[in-house]
Amino acid sequence: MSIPAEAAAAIVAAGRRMDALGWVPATAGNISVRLGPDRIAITRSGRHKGMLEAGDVMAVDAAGAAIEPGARPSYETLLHCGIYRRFPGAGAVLHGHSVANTVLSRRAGDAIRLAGYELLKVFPGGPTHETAVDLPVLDNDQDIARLQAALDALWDATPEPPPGYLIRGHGVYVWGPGMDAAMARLEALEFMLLCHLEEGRPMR
Ligand SMILES: CSCCC(=O)C(=O)COP(=O)(O)O
Ligand SMILES: [Zn+2]
Repeated sequence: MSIPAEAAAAIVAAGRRMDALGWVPATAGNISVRLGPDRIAITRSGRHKGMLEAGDVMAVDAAGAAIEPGARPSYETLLHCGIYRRFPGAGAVLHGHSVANTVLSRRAGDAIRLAGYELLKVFPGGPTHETAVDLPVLDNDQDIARLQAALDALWDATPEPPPGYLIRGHGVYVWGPGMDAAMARLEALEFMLLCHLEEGRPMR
């Protein structure tokens, strides 16, 4: 299946931006866009996200199976599928490995409370800088299906989960209705995490 040019271009541009910001070292990170009810465009596994070309983007179905026989999507494809399945409004998903999200997730308990930041306004639901967002932190797991099951259990128990989560010692997942919104949320989140890190704040 050929990927619509604008979807591939959005993924390539997002990879370059995340790389420029130092959030996707080596071949870390993965990026996707929802193409339709049963189609997702996602980065192939093992590609450097700062050097992506349109051919580094491939299609999978809603269960994460490659449309093109033999093609190898991101190892973490099931986490993207889990987001699109749970949140019908999600149109793009970004995953990165920044220093801030890695260090803070290693220190944290099961959530990091972000409170009092002006940039919380970038998150949905109209929070003001006076509200708080509890960003979930899940233990890392190489069994991605099991990790997604832990996320589904968490989301089942959380009425309005924020559009992101951390995986301990690994990285962040953030989503939005489209790539621009997902990137804005990622940038806001990384900024707040960096502030947390600079302040040396205790974790929840
Ligand atoms: C070299 S980073 C280890 C794998 C990972 O966490 C990641 O984000 C990239 O995996 P992918 O299969 O999407 O390239
Ligand atoms: Zn990763």
